[in-house]
Amino acid sequence: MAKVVCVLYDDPVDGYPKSYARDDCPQPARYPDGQTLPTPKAIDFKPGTLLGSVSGELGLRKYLEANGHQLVVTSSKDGADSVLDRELPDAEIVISQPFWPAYMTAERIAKAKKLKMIVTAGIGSDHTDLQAAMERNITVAEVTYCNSNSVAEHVVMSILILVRNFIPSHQWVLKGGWNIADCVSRSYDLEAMSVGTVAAGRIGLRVLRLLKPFDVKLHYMDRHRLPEAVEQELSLIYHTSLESLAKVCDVVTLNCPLHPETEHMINEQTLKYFKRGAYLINTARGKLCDRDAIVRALESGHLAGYAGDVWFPQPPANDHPWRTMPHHAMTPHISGTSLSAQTRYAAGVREILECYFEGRPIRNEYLVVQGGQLAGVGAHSYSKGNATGGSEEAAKFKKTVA
Ligand SMILES: NC(=O)C1=CN([C@@H]2O[C@H](COP(=O)(O)OP(=O)(O)OC[C@H]3O[C@@H](n4cnc5c(N)ncnc54)[C@H](O)[C@@H]3O)[C@@H](O)[C@H]2O)C=CC1
Repeated sequence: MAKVVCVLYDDPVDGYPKSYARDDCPQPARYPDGQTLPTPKAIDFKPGTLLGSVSGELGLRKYLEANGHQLVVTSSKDGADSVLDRELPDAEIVISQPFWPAYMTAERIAKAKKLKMIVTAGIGSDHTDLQAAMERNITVAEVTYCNSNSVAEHVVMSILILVRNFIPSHQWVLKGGWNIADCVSRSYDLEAMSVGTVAAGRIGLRVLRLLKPFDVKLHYMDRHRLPEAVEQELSLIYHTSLESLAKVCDVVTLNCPLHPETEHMINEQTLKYFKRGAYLINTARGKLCDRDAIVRALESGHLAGYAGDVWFPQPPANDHPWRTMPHHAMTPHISGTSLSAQTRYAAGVREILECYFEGRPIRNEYLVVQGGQLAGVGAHSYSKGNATGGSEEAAKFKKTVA
């Protein structure tokens, strides 16, 4: 019997939904590169329901209990008296979502003597100290591709929201007023701008494809260059450095994982490469950016806007400066947890668990760490080391606002 600890975000403030806005939740047949959607033997949830909050339990309880395992579900994840810390000593598997990450630091991994696997229900396993997982021979897996396109949609939305100055204009409507000049004095067309993505993996490439019809000039950098045919199809300009990309782009979108190579890649120094009035979109990870350097760049007008949904740590402190900095279009971390995406990653977690318990190999594309080293997609996209430093600050968040 295995103990599975699953850390999920809280239910909605009005309780777990009894009904939904739509009756169905359309899904693609396959991902764009041909990868199949998750293939568990069965699922015990209705697609399109809220699975990522504590009452949704990722649809796992029936399956785990029928196989004699124990499932502990909690949203209590930060601070020494958290339920997560209490349950860790005999946990075999820990599951969490990046939206409400269980920070699996070296200290926690040391405490979890029986831990064999850490699963990210989503994409992005930087909340786990990958170095410590490698040293303890713990498998780390994520549900590759499950929400890459969901995030790409959020990126395109965020670019338009900033460039068109949507939020201040919407606020004029809410406050009962009507001042066109006020709305448009920061509003531009995206058409003809230069847009660059830092990383052109599953999300970055999708963003480039979605933006192509806007008649923008498309730029990218990545440690792996795209095939020539793709570069030609999308008329892409490849850059070998952030400096060369940022110098020519009006909009920069970050789509690389957080790992020691990319931590704080946007900082006081690298922001100097950006054009005055550039927009920066970050739906990848909060810690790719130096928090205070972003605030200063917005306050001085060097950046015209910043948008995204990722913060560090998560949840961010109630007085985190990104909540109140000028010209931002931030949301809590939601882009990859639409009901559509939850359906896919809950099924993907079930597939990973079935493989684990039945002694079958976990798909290579889901692996981040295995056998004491980076593996599968992890070897392609991450670097060794640890990016969880400072995550204990998440304990400072207080649920003061309903
Ligand atoms: N906001 C959200 O809800 C979500 C955010 N994400 C974030 O987006 C990231 C990317 O996701 P995918 O595109 O699906 O992953 P992916 O693995 O397909 O792509 C990552 C790309 O980053 C590149 N890369 C890695 N290190 C780099 C570096 N130092 N410089 C330049 N390029 C580098 C890799 O070569 C790869 O092409 C995730 O790791 C995660 O942090 C992912 C899903 C949901």
